[in-house]
Amino acid sequence: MLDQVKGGLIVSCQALENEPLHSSFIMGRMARAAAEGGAVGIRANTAADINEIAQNTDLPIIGIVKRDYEGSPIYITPTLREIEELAGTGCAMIAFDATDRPRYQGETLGDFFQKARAAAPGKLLMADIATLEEAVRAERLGFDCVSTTLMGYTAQSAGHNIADDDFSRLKAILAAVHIPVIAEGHVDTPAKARRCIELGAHAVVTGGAITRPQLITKAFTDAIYAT
Ligand SMILES: CC(=O)N[C@H](C=O)[C@@H](O)[C@H](O)[C@H](O)COP(=O)(O)O
Repeated sequence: MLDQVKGGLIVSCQALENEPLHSSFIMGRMARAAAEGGAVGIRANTAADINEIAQNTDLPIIGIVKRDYEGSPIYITPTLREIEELAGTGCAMIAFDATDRPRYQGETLGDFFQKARAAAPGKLLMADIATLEEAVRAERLGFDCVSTTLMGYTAQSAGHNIADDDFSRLKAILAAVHIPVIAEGHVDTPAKARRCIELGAHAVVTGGAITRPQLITKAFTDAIYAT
């Protein structure tokens, strides 16, 4: 799967319960549109959406399940329950939070990684990270790739954007780890996506700028009404 997506665009097709496009049917059609536009892969949330997307495209899917748990800020595939839900789908890769934040019931990332490997045989494992240190640790633990998904979304990385200073944080991660690095999060223009690939990112994941029309609309209205 990693060979298949090399140098290309993966489109994240997600709409949570509180979003206007929340619907597996719509995510399936979003994935079909992404395929028509030349995407090489899809990132999707929940087994239901993944199954629908698999009916609509042959593209490899990165699966996640977002779920909140009491006492932990981690919500991207946080426990074994979500890994098991994804193991039962046709997704090629499972992504989960690999940040340095407290996990549900105090579990360590290392322990969770081992359990995930055992519970999802045949699936690649992607580390969703926010910092350079987390990327290095993910490689050491044995993840198949890292993705910069959570950069800017954790206390440690607050205010960071992958594109800052000509992608300096992405460059530092690329220089430090040897497993494939996927550029994800705030890659919201074609020019940024191209730059990530030029710098050596294995692939780019773009979500909101393609599949969240409420955000796309807001960019237009903000510009029109700016004072
Ligand atoms: C932080 C978080 O929960 N990110 C999620 C991860 O799956 C998605 O909501 C994002 O859309 C995805 O990472 C792509 O990023 P962007 O939408 O910025 O292109």
